Amino acid sequence: MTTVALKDVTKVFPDGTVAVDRVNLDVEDGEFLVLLGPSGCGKSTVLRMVAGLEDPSSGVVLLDGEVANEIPPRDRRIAMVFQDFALYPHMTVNENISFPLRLSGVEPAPRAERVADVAGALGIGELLGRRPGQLSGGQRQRVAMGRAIVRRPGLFLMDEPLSNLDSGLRAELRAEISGLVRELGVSCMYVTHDQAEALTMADRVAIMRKGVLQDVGTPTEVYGRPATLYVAAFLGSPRMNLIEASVYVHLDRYVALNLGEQALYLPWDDIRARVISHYHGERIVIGMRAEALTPVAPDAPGDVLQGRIRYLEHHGHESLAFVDVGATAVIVDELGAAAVEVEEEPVSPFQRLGQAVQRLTGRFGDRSEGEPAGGGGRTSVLSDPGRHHRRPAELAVRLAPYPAIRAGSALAIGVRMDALHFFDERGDRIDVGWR
Ligand SMILES: Nc1ncnc2c1ncn2[C@@H]1O[C@H](COP(=O)(O)OP(=O)(O)OP(=O)(O)O)[C@@H](O)[C@H]1O
Repeated sequence: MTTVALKDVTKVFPDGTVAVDRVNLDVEDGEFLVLLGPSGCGKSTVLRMVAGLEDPSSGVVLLDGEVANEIPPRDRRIAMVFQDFALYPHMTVNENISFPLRLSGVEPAPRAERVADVAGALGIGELLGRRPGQLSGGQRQRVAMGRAIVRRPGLFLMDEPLSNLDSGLRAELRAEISGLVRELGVSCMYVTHDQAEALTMADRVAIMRKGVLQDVGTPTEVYGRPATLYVAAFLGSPRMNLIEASVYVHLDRYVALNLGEQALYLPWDDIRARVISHYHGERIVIGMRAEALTPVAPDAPGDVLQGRIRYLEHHGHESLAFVDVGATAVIVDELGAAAVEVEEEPVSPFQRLGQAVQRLTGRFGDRSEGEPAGGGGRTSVLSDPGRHHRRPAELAVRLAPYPAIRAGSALAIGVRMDALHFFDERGDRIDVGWR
């Protein structure tokens, strides 16, 4: 089956939009690769370049190891399935599925055999005589799949094929499509903005943001060890809790992660302590998924944060408590999250003096103001101490369904230190050599 390789592929549209920015990506033989990202991040453009519908501005697309930039779309052994699967309304299901075979001159007898095979595999054998208008949305999508499969392509390109369907049908077809594609052994690139679809269907997930590839890995890798803050925040529900911490190294003893009113401690023999110690006197981002946090008794020993429940959310199978522990939230934009209100705190003369001293002593690093660490045009994700804005974090903690606890109550939270994620102020993962 067809393999795909994108080498430094960039697409700049005539109006100057950089839709895809130096993407390197491989799809192996028979692999199901999902391209995931929010609307406008460049997923469809990548797919269209692989299909030959769009030319890269620079870089090369390789199909089966051969440069394909000059190969016309019809010669690429590729089948595409889109969101708005345009079936021919005046043709029956049978005629719709067999259409590509008729175009390529396959005789009627083998044509009928292949259509019957494909329709059987898709469970639409009974519907061959109907027209698209007489089918449900799910059935129409199966016919569209049938029309793609029947040509025996080496590669499927699917662009949000399920997004027009209701959620029950989506879940059903999700399993069917990934099962069928694997059975056929055909390589597949599948575009979606739905993380559940990506994590359940993919062999590997490639996450994009603003044309740039952020991370590629198995669902377990990208969820469990995300390469960037963006990937960490994008994957998972509830979203990963992201808070600021100031790093203080007590040599040979521990690294203190000050969260504001409280601190967490990494023992010096923790392998991550050495790497994080390079950020002594600076701020970093700590990521903690809800599964890293457990309610504990108020006087429980160990790594515990004391907080107060701001509000509760009941989801039937579980409840979520959103807990203020006096920490500052890190907000990752473009996630479609509701804007978080910025809380202006009164600044006392002492605080102003403190800020001035911090700047002079370089507590927040010795970079000039406004210059991001490491350059590269990326800005800091941390709050601006000069403006003294604080975005209070509300840590999502899982509780049993409908707990006997109310908003406003105190809650002690046990923290699984081994499940924490650390990012620098530009959003890159700190513990290198981690995957
Ligand atoms: N022909 C074009 N001319 C100019 N800009 C374009 C063109 N086609 C796409 N773009 C822009 O390129 C960027 C990437 O678009 P693309 O369709 O690849 O994103 P996407 O991730 O697939 O989004 P969606 O999920 O909404 O389809 C967007 O900013 C889009 O507006």
